[in-house]
Amino acid sequence: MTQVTRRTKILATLGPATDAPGVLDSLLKAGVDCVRLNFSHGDPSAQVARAEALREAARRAGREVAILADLPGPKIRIEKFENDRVELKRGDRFDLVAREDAPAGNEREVGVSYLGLPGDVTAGDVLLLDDGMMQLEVERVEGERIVCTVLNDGALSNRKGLNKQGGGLSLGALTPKDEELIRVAAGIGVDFIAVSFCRNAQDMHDARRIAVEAGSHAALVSKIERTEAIENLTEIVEASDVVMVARGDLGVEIGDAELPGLQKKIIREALSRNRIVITATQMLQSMVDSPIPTRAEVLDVANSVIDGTDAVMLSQETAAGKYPLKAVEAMARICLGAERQFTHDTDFEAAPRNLDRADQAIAMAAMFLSEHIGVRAIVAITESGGTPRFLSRFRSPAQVIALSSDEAARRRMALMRDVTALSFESAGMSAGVAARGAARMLFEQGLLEEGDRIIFTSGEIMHQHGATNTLRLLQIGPGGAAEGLGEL
Ligand SMILES: Nc1ncnc2c1ncn2[C@@H]1O[C@H](COP(=O)(O)OP(=O)(O)OP(=O)(O)O)[C@@H](O)[C@H]1O
Ligand SMILES: CC(=O)C(=O)O
Ligand SMILES: [K+]
Ligand SMILES: [Mg+2]
Repeated sequence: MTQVTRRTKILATLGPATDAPGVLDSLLKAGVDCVRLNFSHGDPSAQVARAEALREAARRAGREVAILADLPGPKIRIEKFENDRVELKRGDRFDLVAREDAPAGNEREVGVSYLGLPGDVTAGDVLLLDDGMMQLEVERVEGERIVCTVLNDGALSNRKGLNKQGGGLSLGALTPKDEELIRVAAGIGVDFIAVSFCRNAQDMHDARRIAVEAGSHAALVSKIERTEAIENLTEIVEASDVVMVARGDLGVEIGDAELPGLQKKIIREALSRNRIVITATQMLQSMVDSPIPTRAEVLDVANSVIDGTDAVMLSQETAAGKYPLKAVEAMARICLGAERQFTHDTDFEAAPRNLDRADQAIAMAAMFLSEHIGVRAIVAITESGGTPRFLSRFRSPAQVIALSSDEAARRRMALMRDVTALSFESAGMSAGVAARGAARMLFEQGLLEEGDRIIFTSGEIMHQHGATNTLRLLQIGPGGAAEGLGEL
């Protein structure tokens, strides 16, 4: 029997907590669709090793799992502590030392990565560390030392981020280190590259040029996490394949009160421009230390699904938390629940209007039919994933099965909501032969059963890029033989 599959995709950050034996295997079994390598932390070679471990685990699991490389960007960070972590009390003095060779930190001071920081702050500025979990007020600047007062009780650990309340500290988007890391990411064949703190379309074009020159076909993710990115949202979305609502930095740059509205706006903008969208950061934050999420977290994940996100992301929960598996299981459970409880008719009103591609037109027609005649699935035979992308931009009850012989293309579909990408070789087949062969394969894999109605989309002769121009209605007969659908 066809089982209920989760439609919203899960992206999980790898880190020390997923390096332990067996953890990666358990996360894949629990349904992780794509992993994130955060190049802000650890040595790049550690992330390269994680990519290799992921591929081995995926092979063991018989699954295809995508890899996203997240670039550090110009984020300012504190350096490390002698004992990795300190506890600070409200009213304490705590200094930031902007010096190349600053010693490891303690309860009184810590180094910062950006040597220009003392010139960019003045007395009275509030500095937000660790996405705002720790707040410092600047008292005065003494050369390379910024003397601060701690504003709240809390803990601080190695390499946490630092922002100025109200923004204005961020520098250019692509640092020389990012350029180098794009080449590292290209070298290990990642499927997605995420540009942190992008400001405009040009930042995305620059990243793409460097990636392409390095031989990468990765899809590019713009991380929306600073004021300029909100101002230039439309051009950034147009220049990206995928958009991330990076709530951690966005919340400190713009203020947390603006986040709910911005999340909905970014998701709407991405969908209406046929882009994929990820919602990220602190989704199940309490699960870093606790095996169960708070009610507020459950509601947050479910609300992102209702907002229309393609994928939800886990950060520290899986990278450095105590319960990585439970976090993924909770994510999967909450997404499924939200999808079950909030079904609605396909919103053709919200569908893109200006059709300029045949595959987009076919996708629109397929959606309209699936809504009105009731089908088990829309099966798209595709090389690059173009038609599934258009199909998955609707928030529709229809299930999309994408069949492609191109493994990299299948992995780039890993973040598309509603889409299951499977391997299928159809080179040179006519549309009719390919559709019948695909129907039989899906029947044999238990994804279709006798009596199911399906919509097939494809080109006329398989393996012609961008050539989807046919749509057919079929019904599964005995033994998986597909028949033309006559009576509706
Ligand atoms: N590879 C890693 N090695 C060590 N710690 C990690 C690693 N990845 C994540 N962490 C820990 O988990 C926390 C949250 O992870 P996340 O990937 O969101 O990093 P971040 O620094 O908050 O975000 P970003 O780099 O995207 O701004 C980090 O601050 C760090 O403490
Ligand atoms: C993911 C990320 O970079 C953020 O939320 O800021
Ligand atoms: K990063
Ligand atoms: Mg960020």
